[in-house]
Amino acid sequence: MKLARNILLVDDEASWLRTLAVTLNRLVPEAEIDTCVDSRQVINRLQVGDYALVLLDLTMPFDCGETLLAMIRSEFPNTRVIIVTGVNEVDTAVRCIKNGAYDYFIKTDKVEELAQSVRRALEVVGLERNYLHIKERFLSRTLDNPQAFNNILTCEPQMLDQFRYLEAVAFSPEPLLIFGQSGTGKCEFARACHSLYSPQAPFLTINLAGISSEVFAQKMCGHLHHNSDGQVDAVAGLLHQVGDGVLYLNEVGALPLAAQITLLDLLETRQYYPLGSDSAYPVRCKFVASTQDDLLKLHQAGQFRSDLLYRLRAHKIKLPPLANRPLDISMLINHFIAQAASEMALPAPQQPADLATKLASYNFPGNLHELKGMVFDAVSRSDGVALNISPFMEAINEHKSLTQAPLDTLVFPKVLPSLAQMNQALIDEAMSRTANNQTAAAQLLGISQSALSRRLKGH
Ligand SMILES: Nc1ncnc2c1ncn2[C@@H]1O[C@H](COP(=O)(O)OP(=O)(O)OP(=O)(O)O)[C@@H](O)[C@H]1O
Repeated sequence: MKLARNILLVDDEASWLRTLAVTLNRLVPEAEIDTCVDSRQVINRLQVGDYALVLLDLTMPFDCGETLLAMIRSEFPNTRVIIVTGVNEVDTAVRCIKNGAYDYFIKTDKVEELAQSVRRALEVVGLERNYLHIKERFLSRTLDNPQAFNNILTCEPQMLDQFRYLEAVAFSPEPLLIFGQSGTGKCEFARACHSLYSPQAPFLTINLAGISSEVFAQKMCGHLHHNSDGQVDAVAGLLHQVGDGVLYLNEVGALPLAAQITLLDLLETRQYYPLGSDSAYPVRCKFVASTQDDLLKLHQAGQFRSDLLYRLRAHKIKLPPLANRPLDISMLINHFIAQAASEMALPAPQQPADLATKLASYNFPGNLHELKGMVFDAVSRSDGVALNISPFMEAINEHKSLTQAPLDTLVFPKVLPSLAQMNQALIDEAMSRTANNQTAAAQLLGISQSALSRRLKGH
C-alpha cells in the first residue's frame, strides 16, 4: 500500500463527469480517476475497487447522493466523500457535512479549490491507512519478507526489532530517517527498505556531504538547456530516473540550508520543476535519508531546519554501534572471511575460537567498515588454514595504548604552574602517599630526609 490515490467520480451527467475527470487529472496528477454515471452501481464499484475518495453528485435518478453518502460512510468508513453538486443550499450542505461528507462544493466553485480539497482528502486517507498498516505489522512478531534482510546479518534482539519496524513502515510514502555512526549499516537498511517498497524500481543514492545547493537542485530535478538554434537539451534528474523507486539521501545533515528548502518543498508538494522549465512533474519515489549527526543538535546550532527535520523523521531507525552488538561479532567475522576469500580467490581460513572474546573490549570506532577491513587484511595474511589475527591484535593494542596513555603521562594544565608550585605539589603528594613518613617520602622524591625536613619547615 503506497499513496491513496483512487477516486470514483459519481454523477448522472456524462459530459460533466468527463470534464471533471480531465480537470482533476491535470490538477492532481498523482490521482487515479474512475467515473460512474449510474448511482445504482456505486456500492458494487466500491466493493471491488480500493477507492480512497468518492466525489458525489446529490441529485441523481435511482439512489440520490445523500442516501449514497450514508451508505458509504457506514459500509466503507475508510473512504472519504466530497459532495460536488448544483444544489446551492446551506441546509443541505450542513446536513451532508454532519452526515460525514469530507467537504461540499457547488459545481460553479473554483476547480482549484476542489483540487486542493481532493489532495487533502487523499492525504488523510493515506495517513490513516498507513497508521493501521504500521500498527498491524509492528504488533506481529514475525517478518513477512525476511529475504529483504538477507544482507544484514545479526542475532541481536535490538537489530531484529529494527527489522520488524522497517517492515512495518517500508510501505509508507512518508520518508524514513536512518541514524547511526559510519559503518553501522545505514546503507544496507536503505537497500532493505527498497527491497520491501519497490524491488522492481531503481534504488539510487545521492551523497550530500560537501554538495552545494545549486548542484543539489540540478542533480535532483535535472535541467533543460535552450540552445541558440532553438533546440532544447534535457538532462534527466534523479527524481526522474528513480521513478517509483527509492532515493537514498546519504548524509542529509550536511545539506546546505538553501538546499534544505528545496528538499522540504519536494517532500511537501511532491512536485518538481526541472531547472529551466516551468512544467511541474510529480515526485513518485520514496525518500530514505541517513545521518551520522544528531539532526536535533544541528538544528539547535542553526544548521538544520526544524520543519525539514520533523518531516524527515516521520519514521526513524537508530542503528547501534558495532561495539554494542557483541553477539554479532563472530558471525560477521565468518561472513567477511567468506566474502574476502571469494573476492581474493583464496582459501577461507578458520576463525580462532577465542577471537570474538578478545575483541569484546574493543570499541570498533569504524564499526563494520573497520571489522570488514580487518578481516580482509587478516585473510590476505593467512596461510589458508587459520586466520591470522595480527590485524585484530594490532587494533586492540593500539586502542589499549591510547586509552592508557594518560595514566602514565603527566598532563599539565593550560597555564603552567611555577617551579615553586610544582615542588610543593610533589612534596604534598609524596607525604600523602607515605602517610607523612618523611624518610619514605624523601626516598620517593630522591632527596635526603634532612633536605625534605628543611623544605617542609620552609613551607
Ligand atoms: N549487519 C550486517 N551484516 C553484514 N554486512 C553488513 C552489515 N551491516 C553492514 N554491513 C556491511 O558493512 C559495510 C558498511 O555498511 P554500510 O555502508 O551500510 O554502513 P553505513 O552506515 O551506510 O556507512 P557510511 O555512514 O560510511 O555510509 C558494507 O560493506 C555493508 O555491506
